[in-house]
Amino acid sequence: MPSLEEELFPSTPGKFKIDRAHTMNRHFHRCFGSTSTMFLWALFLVALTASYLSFQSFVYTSSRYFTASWGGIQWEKQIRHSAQIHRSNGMSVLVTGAAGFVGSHVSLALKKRGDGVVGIDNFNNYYDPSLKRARKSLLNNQGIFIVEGDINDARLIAKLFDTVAFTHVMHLAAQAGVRYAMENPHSYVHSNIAGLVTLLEACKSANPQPSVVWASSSSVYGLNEKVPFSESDRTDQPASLYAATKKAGEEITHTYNHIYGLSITGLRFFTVYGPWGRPDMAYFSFTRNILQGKPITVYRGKDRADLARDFTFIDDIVKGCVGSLDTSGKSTGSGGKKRGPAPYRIFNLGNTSPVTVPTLVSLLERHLKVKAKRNFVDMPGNGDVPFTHANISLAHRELGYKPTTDLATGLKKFVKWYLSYYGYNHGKAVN
Ligand SMILES: O=C(O)[C@H]1O[C@H](OP(=O)(O)OP(=O)(O)OC[C@H]2O[C@@H](n3ccc(=O)[nH]c3=O)[C@H](O)[C@@H]2O)[C@H](O)[C@@H](O)[C@@H]1O
Repeated sequence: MPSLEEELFPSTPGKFKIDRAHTMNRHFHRCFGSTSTMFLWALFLVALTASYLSFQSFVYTSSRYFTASWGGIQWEKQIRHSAQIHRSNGMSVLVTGAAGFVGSHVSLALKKRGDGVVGIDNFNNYYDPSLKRARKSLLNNQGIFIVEGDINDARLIAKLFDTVAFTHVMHLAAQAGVRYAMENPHSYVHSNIAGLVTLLEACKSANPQPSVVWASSSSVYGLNEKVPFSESDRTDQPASLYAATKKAGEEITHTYNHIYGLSITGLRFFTVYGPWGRPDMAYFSFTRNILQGKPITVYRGKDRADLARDFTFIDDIVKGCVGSLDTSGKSTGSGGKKRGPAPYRIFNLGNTSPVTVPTLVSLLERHLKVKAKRNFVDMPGNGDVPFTHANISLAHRELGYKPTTDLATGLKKFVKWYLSYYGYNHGKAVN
């Protein structure tokens, strides 16, 4: 016979087992007996619920009072100041993931030309948060304020839109990394799906609605073999959960465009690299290991084929992002209602010149003047794809996107930054 607990809490969430209603009734009568006892019990329960609710609200208010890292007159003043536009026809942009690699570069570029920029970042520890803090100082020095918070915090996002009428949102906050998705799958759902929806909900309700430009990924092409990858190619064979969440993001943004009239531009970035980059990426971790005299693992594909990536330099990506903001077109909705069709666009932002991973290593050796200890390993089945190669003609036509930095030149700039940031001490980087 099922226990009372099993009866009261059905095993399938969201589905109540109606056929058990009779049994529940029986338990209920056994517990509560006569009508007067039932009345007393009901009174007791109402009093209990009321005191529980007031206690909850007390705990919530006081914890907000003691722990809130946002809110208040001074905070709002900083946000408004940071969002101020200093050129004619400029924009005020909310940049999510502003302390991240691409986010910090895009924020600086926008500020430099006179646009208003407010950043938001949760400073999580997926990689060394001190690098994110250093990027934050860089932005602060240019007058850009970064709110410390998560895009899943709907109240915070709503407050930001209440404080500033953002014309654009540059959404770059995400759980990045292809292989880490096997270790921590839920962080991808949290940031790339739940966080995206929370942000879009705020954008759709904002008055006026902003235009949204956001980071998708070259990984949506998954196991495709036809090269170069074009925007119209199939994207239904993701090789990693990361890729699947980015693909989901493309579908989710499409529905917000369709239902609410949000102007949406999705950018499929191809392995972005450069100064202030991400330490989890191969070019960065290879540099660290080569300098420390440690071996590096170089993956190889089927039949020992070299893996290749369409490595794209950060300055080119920034131009693509800014070009997307400039050409995004307006959202049409207001009060959460669509008033007409709005643009929905997707662009590849790559270099359209793939380079193999062993060649990447040789270039690093040349710039670092240190030999690498290569360890060739068969590519594990962990979400990697053998190659990427972008067709960028659409971005060229619509955004004027034209990458100008080849991998050798870009890596030289990266190595120069790396050595100035981490230092160089007899082949051992400080860190
Ligand atoms: O283009 C993209 O969409 C993606 O680009 C990168 O993903 P990935 O291309 O895998 O970049 P890396 O992690 O730097 O790897 C580059 C190449 O080096 C290889 N690799 C990586 C790590 C390693 O230890 N050894 C190694 O040979 C990988 O297999 C891959 O072929 C980013 O990490 C993703 O966040 C981004 O979305």
